[in-house]
Amino acid sequence: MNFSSSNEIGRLIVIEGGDGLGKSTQARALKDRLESEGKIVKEYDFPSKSGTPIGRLIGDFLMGKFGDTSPEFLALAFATDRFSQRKHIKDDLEKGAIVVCDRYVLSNIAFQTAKLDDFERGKELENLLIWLEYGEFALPRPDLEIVLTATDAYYQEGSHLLRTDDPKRDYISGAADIHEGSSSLQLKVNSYFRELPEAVNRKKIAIEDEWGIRKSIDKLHGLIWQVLGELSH
Ligand SMILES: Nc1ncnc2c1ncn2[C@@H]1O[C@H](COP(=O)(O)OP(=O)(O)OP(=O)(O)O)[C@@H](O)[C@H]1O
Ligand SMILES: Cc1cn([C@H]2C[C@H](O)[C@@H](COP(=O)(O)O)O2)c(=O)[nH]c1=O
Repeated sequence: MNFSSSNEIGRLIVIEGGDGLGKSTQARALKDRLESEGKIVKEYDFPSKSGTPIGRLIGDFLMGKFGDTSPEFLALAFATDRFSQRKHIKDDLEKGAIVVCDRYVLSNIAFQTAKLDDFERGKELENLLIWLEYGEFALPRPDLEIVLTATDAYYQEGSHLLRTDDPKRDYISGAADIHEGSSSLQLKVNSYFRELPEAVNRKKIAIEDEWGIRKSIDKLHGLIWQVLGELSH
């Protein structure tokens, strides 16, 4: 893995996108593939699901325990959760590991600004999060953001809610959380990701083919692997 990086030795790869698009599945497949090639890989999943106090607080919010919460203040909780893992991520990168994150800063911007109808307020929140998370908190910047996208129909049909049992969802008791339960939020977030410009280190991958049929797990993994290959040349 030799694509250019702002990180010293390791590489930070982030899988992003709306809820229930297969991010965790792809993060795991990528980790397995990289490990089978002899790489050291560390995986992080945000918000933290390992029972940290801040991860539990966020889980409580997602379960609806706090009712309406201002997007600005909620975004600070997600940012603090990531900050709590910063040292571990930095250490992993310094040791040369490939760090694969299931969600990162972009999720905070996408979900929390999507709740704001006022465009200017959304822009202010986006700028605040970039300043806070990459500036003040000095989180490492991703070397590659893979953004999964879907059609509106995917969310209108509730496909994001169909899932097999996932032990990582224990922090919200496996139930659909308040983000997942809001189809208007999901549609806004999904269109945010769909409209996001691509860049050298940001690639979008549609989870459905041109006929609206969901691509297989292996097919999507192949597309992600191809992106990594293209960046390495
Ligand atoms: N390409 C695919 N085709 C069919 N089912 C899939 C595919 N990818 C993942 N799934 C299934 O969809 C469900 C959601 O997948 P996953 O947990 O990976 O999504 P996610 O984007 O990480 O979800 P969340 O946003 O809630 O964290 C799981 O039951 C998973 O097995
Ligand atoms: C990291 C992060 C996440 N969110 C949102 C995105 C989801 O709706 C939930 C929980 O994430 P999961 O991967 O589905 O468990 O939280 C957010 O708003 N801000 C963030 O930084």
